[in-house]
Amino acid sequence: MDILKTDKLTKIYGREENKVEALKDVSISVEKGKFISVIGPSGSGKSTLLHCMAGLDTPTSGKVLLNGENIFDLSDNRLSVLRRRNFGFVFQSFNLIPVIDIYDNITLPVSLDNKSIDKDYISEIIDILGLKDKIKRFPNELSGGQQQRVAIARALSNKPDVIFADEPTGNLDSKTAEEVIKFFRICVEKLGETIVMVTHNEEVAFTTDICITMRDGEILSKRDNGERKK
Ligand SMILES: Nc1ncnc2c1ncn2[C@@H]1O[C@H](COP(=O)(O)OP(=O)(O)OP(=O)(O)O)[C@@H](O)[C@H]1O
Repeated sequence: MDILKTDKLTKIYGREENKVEALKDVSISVEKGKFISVIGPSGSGKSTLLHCMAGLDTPTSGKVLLNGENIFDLSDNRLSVLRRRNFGFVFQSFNLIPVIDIYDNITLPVSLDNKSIDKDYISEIIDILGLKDKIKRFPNELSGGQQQRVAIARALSNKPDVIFADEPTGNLDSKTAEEVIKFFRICVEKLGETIVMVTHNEEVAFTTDICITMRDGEILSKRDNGERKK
């Protein structure tokens, strides 16, 4: 089942001689429960695509359909609620809140939504991400890899439809990067999550289910890695 689709997504920055067509009529579909990577040279439109799909940026034209509904038909308020409830985010620079402990960082999206915390589910994701002995610590007491695992747990806390990750291993050494990717994989296998990840790392992209290659604002190829990833 396709959970997310883009329909002729176009994004133009600037005007006249400064005009940049960052996305040109991009139509792709994201199947539920898949780990998808987006690769391509610098400036090919990867981050613009991810930001538009996640409703963080508005396309010049085209649609982003979540479960069949165009997210850009929503008011700004409804869109920000949708982002908080239906999407999870993991960025290159962890973006944890330094003054609250790890448990409160993980549950922040739920608290922001004034919802009660599903303690069993939160314990499960803390367990899956190997963070049980860290929940009373503060972000600056953790290594980069551990902080990124907290960011993944935070992204999972609202049981999102899709997790968007923009260069999540960009600040990590290769061994730690591999470990973080392994945790993303576990989220897909154990929790049935859907992940869309931008990466520069071809080796990392090779381990995902589907690899989308971008060039000059267009999709050059969509490759199913099938059994090769294992
Ligand atoms: N806010 C902006 N204003 C003007 N041009 C922009 C803006 N954001 C991106 N662009 C341009 O749009 C194009 C696509 O940029 P984008 O950041 O999506 O590429 P990318 O593939 O993610 O690159 P990188 O791998 O370097 O992060 C580039 O030519 C970039 O210069």
